[in-house]
Amino acid sequence: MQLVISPLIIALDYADERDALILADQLDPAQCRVKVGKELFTASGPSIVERLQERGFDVFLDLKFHDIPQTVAKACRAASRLGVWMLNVHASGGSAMLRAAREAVEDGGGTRRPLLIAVTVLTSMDDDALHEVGVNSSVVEQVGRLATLAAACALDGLVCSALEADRLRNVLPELLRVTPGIRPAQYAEDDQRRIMTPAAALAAGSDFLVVGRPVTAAVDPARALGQILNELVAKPGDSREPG
Ligand SMILES: O=c1ccn([C@@H]2O[C@H](COP(=O)(O)O)[C@@H](O)[C@H]2O)c(=O)[nH]1
Repeated sequence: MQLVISPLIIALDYADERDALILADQLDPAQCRVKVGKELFTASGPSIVERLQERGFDVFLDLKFHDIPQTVAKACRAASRLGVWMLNVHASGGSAMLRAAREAVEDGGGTRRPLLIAVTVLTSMDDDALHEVGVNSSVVEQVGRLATLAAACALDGLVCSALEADRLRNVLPELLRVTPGIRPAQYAEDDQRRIMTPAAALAAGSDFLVVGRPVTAAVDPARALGQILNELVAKPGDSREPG
């Protein structure tokens, strides 16, 4: 088994398997894990997971299951059988759904039990976006509420932004903190709203940093990944988190 010491997870957000593998072949499985999300999995199916595993990558299957408990449990069992390293569900599906997912990965029939993590509040959302969908709490409060629920249901970790990582590290240290919304200094925010630089995110308590466009849209993705890794071993510098 590949020993990966890097906290980086590269989001392979591509429309087809071919483009995803072209990028994967420029990456080193010792330097990062990879994430297969809704676009790539819908286009390519389970074979993309197999192709990436053959190349030595740990795969995070980011399908964010959110449905009735039985449906989510069956989806989690199917994902476990693919041998993925990590998979996720939405914490807002509630405790019955989270417990069903947790039981499903326990006896999922894969070669190893995948890590099961819960999405709290998407990093594309700010307080206003949350209020728009009827949640009259701040992002920080809602992330805390859903994190407590995930912990009570024995999940392994959370998807949150790096802005919440420090607080979660203090109150729920047993949960892994997986943080998208990672943006090197000067890089565009895009559709992300809660962002932080790689070094600042690591210093703030992120266990794994999910990085997509800053690497995949780079002219030289391997170089972009190398620059982020260099930033992580250097002293945390510029951070883009608000005040
Ligand atoms: O709250 C969330 C949950 C998942 N994501 C996913 O992470 C990557 C981020 O890509 P970038 O190009 O670095 O913005 C993407 O696959 C999302 O689906 C997230 O951003 N926020």
